[in-house]
Amino acid sequence: MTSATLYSGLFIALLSLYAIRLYAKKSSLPLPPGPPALPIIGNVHQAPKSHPWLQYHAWGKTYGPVVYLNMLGQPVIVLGTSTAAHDLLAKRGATFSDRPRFVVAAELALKGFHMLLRPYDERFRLHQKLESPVLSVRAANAYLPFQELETKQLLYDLLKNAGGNGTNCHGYFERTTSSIIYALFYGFRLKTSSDPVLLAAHSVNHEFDQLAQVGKFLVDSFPVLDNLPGFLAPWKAEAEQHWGRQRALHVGNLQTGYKARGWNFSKHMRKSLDQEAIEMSIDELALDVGIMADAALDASTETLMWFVVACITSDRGFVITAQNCLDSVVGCERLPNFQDRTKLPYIDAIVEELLRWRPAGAAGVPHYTKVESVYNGCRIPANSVVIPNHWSISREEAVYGSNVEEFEPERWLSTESSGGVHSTASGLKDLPQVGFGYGRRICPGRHVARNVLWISIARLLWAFDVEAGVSDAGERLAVDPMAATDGLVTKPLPFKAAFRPRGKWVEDIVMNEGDTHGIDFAKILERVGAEIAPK
Ligand code: HEM
Repeated sequence: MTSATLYSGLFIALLSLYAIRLYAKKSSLPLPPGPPALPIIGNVHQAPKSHPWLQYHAWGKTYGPVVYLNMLGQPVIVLGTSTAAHDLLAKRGATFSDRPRFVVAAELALKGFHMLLRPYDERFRLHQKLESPVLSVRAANAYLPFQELETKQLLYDLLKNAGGNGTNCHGYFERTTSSIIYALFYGFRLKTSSDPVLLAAHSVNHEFDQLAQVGKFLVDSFPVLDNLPGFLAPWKAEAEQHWGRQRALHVGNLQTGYKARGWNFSKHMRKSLDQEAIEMSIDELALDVGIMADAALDASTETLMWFVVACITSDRGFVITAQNCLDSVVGCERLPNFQDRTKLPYIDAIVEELLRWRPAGAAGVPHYTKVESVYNGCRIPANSVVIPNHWSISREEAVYGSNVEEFEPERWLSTESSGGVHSTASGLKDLPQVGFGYGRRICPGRHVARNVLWISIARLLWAFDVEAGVSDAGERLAVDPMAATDGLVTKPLPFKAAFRPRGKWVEDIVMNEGDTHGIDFAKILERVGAEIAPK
């Protein structure tokens, strides 16, 4: 058979599949509203080329909280309010917790082991069960001493290296968040953001992002093409090469974790498998731990970068309020720590406002449903991709007030705690929290993430007057608070910032106790292990 005959045969098969899909028996209910579609291609010609959350938001304003798009026969549902996201993705979690298929990136290149892209099946639930003891609220609390140690180091690094002029703070934030993750996951810390392990992870992730690009491989839209032999399917060899690199990175890190001193996730999860006599290959376990680590890195670092951008908005009003709170609760003789948290709801309000104002995954992570459902009198077709558009959800005026574009932590505070200093844990209003997704696929690392954001922000505000948009020579440079990268994680465009110590007392305390690399951190990890061991 020639390749021309093969391709024409396939083309006819695809057209028939499309026709079957189109005319298959459907309920008579209407689809949700959406922009007018063309025959066959649907809304493909209107698909946003970049920053899709902005176009989804504009469509939401015209068509309402549930928007229907037809992408070449693929139904896509965009959710624009927290009610719709909760109703479908959380309350109907049994149905709406799958992921769209990525044949090349997830199935061929990652052998189905990518936690974020795994289908919602029994094996996925086994991985969730395995991860949950190390990511629970209780476990996250056990990691607090380690997060205090690493953020002390962050202040020291900034004070020692940044000076009063503009510096590229991204590397310092990235070192902090990555070192916390690698220590907990694999038992080693990082001294700088150019550590070879982190650079290797960046390089593998960059390559994976290319493979996962929507529209890059025809086989992702028409999985039937995966039956072609290798010489007609060049993506197979590309995927196999990528698998070699993913495997080397994650299995290498897992083995480092096994050998490291002290407790860590790798050892804990291996032990759980042994205790429960669960069969799992080293590749599958290494990919679980490794992809979880990858998922943890960028979003926390970029949320801290957005915090620095926020510091130049609202005439810095929130900075002054936060520093007044910190001065009154903590004073000038020690660093803020987690024990201060119940008295500092204003810092929690800053964290929630950051996640709302600039959700690190602005377009959310797509879910998928294999079965047809009905919502608000409309039909959600089987095999729909369902996108919780964080950008719209975080801008609901009926929920957050009319000034949604402003960075205003006060919107999270109850009247009782509006002074920002509070003596109980009930400091925040019951507004819907945004940024970590929904239902059974909600981010399992959210407790760890919120804690690292809290302690980093409390300490940065206690120590420094932070100013984004400052050159090496100290001149003011404009930073556009709306300018962001495209992609799964939404990052501010590169800028430099100044970190000016608020007083001599900052330098005394930070220079005295901030260099932590000589500390035996394996002992801290041992204590963590003892705390989260099953009682
Ligand atoms: C500010 C920091 C973070 C943000 C904004 C964030 C956000 C998200 C979002 C939006 C999702 C998809 C949820 C959905 O599909 O509905 C997700 C999934 C995930 N996150 Fe996070 N995340 C953060 C930090 C972390 C950390 C620290 C960890 C681990 C320690 C982590 C591990 C994961 C994993 C394993 C998934 C996949 C869950 C699944 O598909 O079932 N994340 N995250």
